[in-house]
Amino acid sequence: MSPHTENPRVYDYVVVGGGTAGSVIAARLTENPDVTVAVIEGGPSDVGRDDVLTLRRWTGLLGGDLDYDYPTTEQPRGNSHIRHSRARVLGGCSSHNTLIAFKPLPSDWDEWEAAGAKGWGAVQMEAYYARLKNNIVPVDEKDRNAIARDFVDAAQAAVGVPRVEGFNRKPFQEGVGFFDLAYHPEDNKRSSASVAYLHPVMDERANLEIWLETWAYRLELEGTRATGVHVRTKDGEEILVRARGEVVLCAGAVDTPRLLLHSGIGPRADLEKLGIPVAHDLPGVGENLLDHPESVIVWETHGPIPDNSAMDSDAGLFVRRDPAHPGPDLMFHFYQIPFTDNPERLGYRRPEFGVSMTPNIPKPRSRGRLYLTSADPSVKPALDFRYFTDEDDHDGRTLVDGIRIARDIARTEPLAGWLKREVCPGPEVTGDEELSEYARKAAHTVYHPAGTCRMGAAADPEAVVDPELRVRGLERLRIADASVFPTMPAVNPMIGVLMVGERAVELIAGDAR
Ligand SMILES: Cc1cc2nc3c(=O)[nH]c(=O)nc-3n(C[C@H](O)[C@H](O)[C@H](O)COP(=O)(O)OP(=O)(O)OC[C@H]3O[C@@H](n4cnc5c(N)ncnc54)[C@H](O)[C@@H]3O)c2cc1C
Repeated sequence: MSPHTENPRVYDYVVVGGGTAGSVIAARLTENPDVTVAVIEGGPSDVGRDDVLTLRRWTGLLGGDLDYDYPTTEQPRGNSHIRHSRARVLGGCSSHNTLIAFKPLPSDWDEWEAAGAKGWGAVQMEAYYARLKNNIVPVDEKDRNAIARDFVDAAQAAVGVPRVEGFNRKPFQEGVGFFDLAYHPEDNKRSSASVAYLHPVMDERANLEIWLETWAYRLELEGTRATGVHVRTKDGEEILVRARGEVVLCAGAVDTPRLLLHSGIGPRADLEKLGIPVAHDLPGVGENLLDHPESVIVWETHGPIPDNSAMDSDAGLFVRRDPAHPGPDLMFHFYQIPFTDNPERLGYRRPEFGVSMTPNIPKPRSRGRLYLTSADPSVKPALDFRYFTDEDDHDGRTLVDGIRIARDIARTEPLAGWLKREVCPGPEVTGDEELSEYARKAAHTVYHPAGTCRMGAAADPEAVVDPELRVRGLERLRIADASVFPTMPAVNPMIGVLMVGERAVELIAGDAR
């Protein structure tokens, strides 16, 4: 017997991942002083870290030492060079991201319910939004850059969509405006999951222990029951952290299925091929890999742009091309910087001053897959998004439409006066096929992987969790993070993840009672 199994640490709940959903769950469960919780977090604390807590410094975190930085597999119809940033720090991706805050649309939740997630419809989910502790406010007046304001005016005129002030006030199908953000405008500090939920309580609650820089590499199962998590601390010590009540996985859409697979929970044939002993054959683990892919169109401006901003992408546009579609079917972020990382690989050059529009696909139809390539838990999993592989090319066509609409906006005042020339794809690129080729090869991710442990009806053999978020066929093991999304919301997903966290707390507490 190894030393750690002689003296395991025991808590009521072990939460794996102190990220977006994990922070909510840990803070809420420990409101009851009789409940003990351990959070196993792979990264360090965000407390006192200006580089993390200052929202506008977000690009500095990409690819750095607080980023797990996952590659994609070869994408024959897309961009094989995309790096998926996933945060390795308390607060998870809410400590890394741009904190654009959209309550999922009613049609998004209703789609989940129709996909078998009973009890997750729009009417039931509304209450969880009201519970969120994050400071969700519109981009502050002082942060509204002149060129972003002119983008809003030009988009309204060119596309004929309503101007929206407060996207979360009521459901919308189209519109342009400044976003709501989870931030504190007075000092540009994040209102991430960790800031809003953990910082106020983490030093005070004796019943909450956060294990920082500690990696969960395997679940401990006794028969069909999850009883703990094997972790490796920063110092390399291996410890079994036991749960009297439940283990709750909140490691995100990449690392939750990765941990399940390394614990022998997943598609039998895949596990056997790698020599991982099968603990529970669950075919859906790693399937249904979703994302919001985007492309980019960049303009050089006549000169420098005023410097004020919340995080350099403060406004956006939603379009509904198909009037029968329940909600928007094309979205744009407007960047007041020239976002040329991917186009540069295709030979384009970054202008000194410029702006970008990034059309994305709110409801992508391509579905990918995450799988292991090694039984070694330290080897990153393979992420095959199968970008732009849907049968009728809905995804590729959406980006082509996006570039055309972006050009219409750029031709319209008051934005037109700022713009000197289109840098990429360039005005000479006009045909459907050429535009599609550019859009797919210069594609990027909006950093929204989801769906790899999707929720579904208890009898659905491809579902990984049931509508109570319990892993099918196992006991005392739940998942609550972006991996449970059955389908992608049309909007940026972080608020949806926080709401999953709030609902998970209720489900866990309900079962404990
Ligand atoms: C650059 C970027 C910009 C984005 N912008 C926005 C935006 O503006 N608006 C929006 O709505 N969404 C945005 N997103 C997406 C959004 O942030 C994520 O969908 C959401 O935060 C995911 O939450 P989660 O709880 O599923 O996972 P995470 O928040 O990633 O949490 C997972 C946590 O688990 C930890 N962990 C993982 N594996 C292990 C392990 N084995 N052991 C221990 N700990 C582990 C990680 O360190 C992390 O803290 C963005 C994402 C990124 C990366």
